[in-house]
Amino acid sequence: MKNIYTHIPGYPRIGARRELKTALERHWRGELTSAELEDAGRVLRARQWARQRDAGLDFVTVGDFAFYDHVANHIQLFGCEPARFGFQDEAALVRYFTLARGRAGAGRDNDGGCCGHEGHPGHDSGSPALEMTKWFDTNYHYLVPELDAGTQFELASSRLFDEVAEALALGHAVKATLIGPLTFLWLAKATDGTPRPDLLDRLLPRLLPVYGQVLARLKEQGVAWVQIEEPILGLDLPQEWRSAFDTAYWQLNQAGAPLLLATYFSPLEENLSLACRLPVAGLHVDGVRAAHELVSVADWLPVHKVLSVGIVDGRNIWRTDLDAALATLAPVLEKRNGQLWLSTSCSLLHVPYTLQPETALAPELKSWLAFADEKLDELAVLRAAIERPAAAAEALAISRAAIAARRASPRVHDAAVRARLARLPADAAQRKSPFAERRLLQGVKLDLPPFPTTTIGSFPQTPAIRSARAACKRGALDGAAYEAAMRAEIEHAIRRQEALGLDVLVHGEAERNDMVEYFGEQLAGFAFTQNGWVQSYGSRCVKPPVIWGDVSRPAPITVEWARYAQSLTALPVKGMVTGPVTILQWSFVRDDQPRADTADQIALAMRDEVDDLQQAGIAIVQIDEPALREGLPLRQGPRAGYLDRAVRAFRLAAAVARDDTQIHTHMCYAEFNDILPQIAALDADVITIETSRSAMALLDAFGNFRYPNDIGPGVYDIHSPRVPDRGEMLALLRRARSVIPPGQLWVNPDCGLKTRGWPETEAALRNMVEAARQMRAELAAEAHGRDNAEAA
Ligand SMILES: Nc1nc2c(c(=O)[nH]1)N[C@@H](CNc1ccc(C(=O)N[C@@H](CCC(=O)N[C@@H](CCC(=O)N[C@@H](CCC(=O)O)C(=O)O)C(=O)O)C(=O)O)cc1)CN2
Ligand code: MET
Ligand SMILES: [Zn+2]
Repeated sequence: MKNIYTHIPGYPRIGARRELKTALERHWRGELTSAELEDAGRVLRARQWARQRDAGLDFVTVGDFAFYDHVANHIQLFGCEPARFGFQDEAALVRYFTLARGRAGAGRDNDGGCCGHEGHPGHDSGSPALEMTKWFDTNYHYLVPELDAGTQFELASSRLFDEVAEALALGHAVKATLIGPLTFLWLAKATDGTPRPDLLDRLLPRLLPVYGQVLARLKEQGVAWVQIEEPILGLDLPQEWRSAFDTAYWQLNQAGAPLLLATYFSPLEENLSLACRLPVAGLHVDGVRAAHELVSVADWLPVHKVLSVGIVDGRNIWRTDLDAALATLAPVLEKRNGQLWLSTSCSLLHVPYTLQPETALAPELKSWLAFADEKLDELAVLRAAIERPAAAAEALAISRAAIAARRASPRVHDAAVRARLARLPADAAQRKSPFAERRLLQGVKLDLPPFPTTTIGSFPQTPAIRSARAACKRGALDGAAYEAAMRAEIEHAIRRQEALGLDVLVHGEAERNDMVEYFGEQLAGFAFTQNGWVQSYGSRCVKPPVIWGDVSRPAPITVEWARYAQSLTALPVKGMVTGPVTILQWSFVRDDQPRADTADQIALAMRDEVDDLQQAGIAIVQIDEPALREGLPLRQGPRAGYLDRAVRAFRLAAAVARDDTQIHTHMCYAEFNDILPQIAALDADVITIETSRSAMALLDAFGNFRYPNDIGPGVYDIHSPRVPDRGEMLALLRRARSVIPPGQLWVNPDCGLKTRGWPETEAALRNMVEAARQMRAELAAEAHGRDNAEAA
């Protein structure tokens, strides 16, 4: 009997050359039929299964593929598409993309969005898409199931079984994967206000029989294993959710399919013994983020059950230190009598495909990395090292040399960066004067009207901009011509903003491929890939930069663009930088020092940029931090420490501003209510914040909390081409005024406009400016009324 098996929880799906993105966007444009799209999916799946088999894995994983999102696949599998879509006899794939992208006439389009979440509920006849939200602490967005007390489930899609049949027909040993019932319900939202415990009470008994049918069918098909993912076991769960696991898994076990319960991203802690005693055939745990629990798990898990250890990091791109991994595994192997499954910590969805086409990476750095395919190879080496050490010796030696080289590399360390951090003055993260004093100075300098209008930074990234950049990369357009093209875009953006009557202008970010990658490309200590795409949602991808060494800023990054934009106009142009926490969160971060230390280094680099911007005559600088909330640890315990360091990093970047330089920040993921004190502690002079998802409910929280500084609640959703009218925005602003003093209020959209087109952008901003003018008129009338009353 074999002792060591290897598998992975999941593989990326967008395609090594983004084939799925291309196919999807062609399908949505009507250039590819459903059948052709299905073919493209089949080709990708066949390729990824072959890759898993060729790498020596014992099972291929089936069910990790999705045309848009795997949670959405489960919505169709369980037959719980929301009634509000009013589906009749549309084909499954048509319904699927309607759930994901909405239906014209209202709402938003999820593939046009920048921040990827819900806008205003439809004001007209169409159907807004399902809300998107972050998958745990990743930059991947899933579609949120909409349930209510009356939801019924039924086995409604054969897609999973078809894919299993496809893999079996190709001769693979199959491990199917499903999101578990508790995690599925946890990720859903109640649309009828049913409290979560009640939703669990009512819906779990209805959902379990459908899981039973799915499992029975998979078993009948002949899958070797069913992986059932319950990552919520890594959260601080309310007691009723913990108890529900016992009942649920007792029932699921009746189907007779061998279940591998999979957890990831977070330690099990108080759920450890629960996870170990559930009636399943095996347990997968995250051996990277919860390495300290491995021995306990090995102890608690009955020996007849399979233990799968995710020892290779699925969330980062560093080559595994195989000696360290083997040392970690040794006591586990001993306790398990040599029987073990080896795996990546989580699905490889969160890392790029392969290093192979990365010809521009420095060879030394490249030898330190492992993307998805290289991680599969690492699993094979680990297995060999345990089973037949002699056969693995050469591979281990290569790996060992790379790890040693990385550890010893002088290029990773920059003494100047460390010295600068070490001798920072005690007040480096503190603005010179309190907000009340700064605001007076800024008021005099900027001379803005009440309810000043502005935007969040980006204007449409038109096909012309993207193709100029692509041409420049190919060498078909020289640097000077590219720069001239971007300057023309900036001038265009400035002129349009002037014509619209906005008060604080932006340069529009035409020159940026992405708000993080762009800075990564120009900071020392960062590397960037040519093809290291990771799915963010639907067809949208990002190329996270790699932070491999101490970070510094060799030269100013945004200053010339900002200076040019300011030279075109008498109105203030807001400088635009990405904050240290967001740059950290949306990059692959070095694992040889605490993340907070890397954040501090980035903060100093951005501090220099902020300083250079103010020296260049830029009076307002925005430091974007949309990922501050996303980086919050999944468990309560480490949250306070994270928030402390995150706030400090932001303040390090911002505090270089003179009193009369106005610092803005921007955040666009809701659920800020629990971190308001920390948002206030950022001490930005102005925060522009996404509010449309919560229809200004967030504002009540800001109002109750008495948020001390200025605030621009987004008055319209940018995820849709729909143009909101003046009245709608006025209603939101009046509502905002009722909870926030008028002197503190700014007027702006929810987020940047890079994924929008110019026509709807201009129309919406025109209405927004009119709404602000109306607010000013009302304010003036009130003041006039007061004067008259006093005179009488
Ligand atoms: N890093 C990051 N994370 C984020 C966000 C964000 O803005 N950045 N926003 C939130 C939502 N996530 C998003 C993620 C991606 C995109 C997005 O638009 N991505 C683009 C790629 C953006 C990019 O890097 N563009 C490059 C490369 C563009 C490209 O693909 N060019 C073509 C060629 C085009 C041509 O020839 O015309 C090619 O290389 O094949 C550029 O502009 O230079 C896409 O997938 O389409 C939007 C939102 C949360 N997380
Ligand atoms: C995801 S937040 C985006 C902020 C950025 N300044 C923009 O306007 O695009
Ligand atoms: Zn935003």
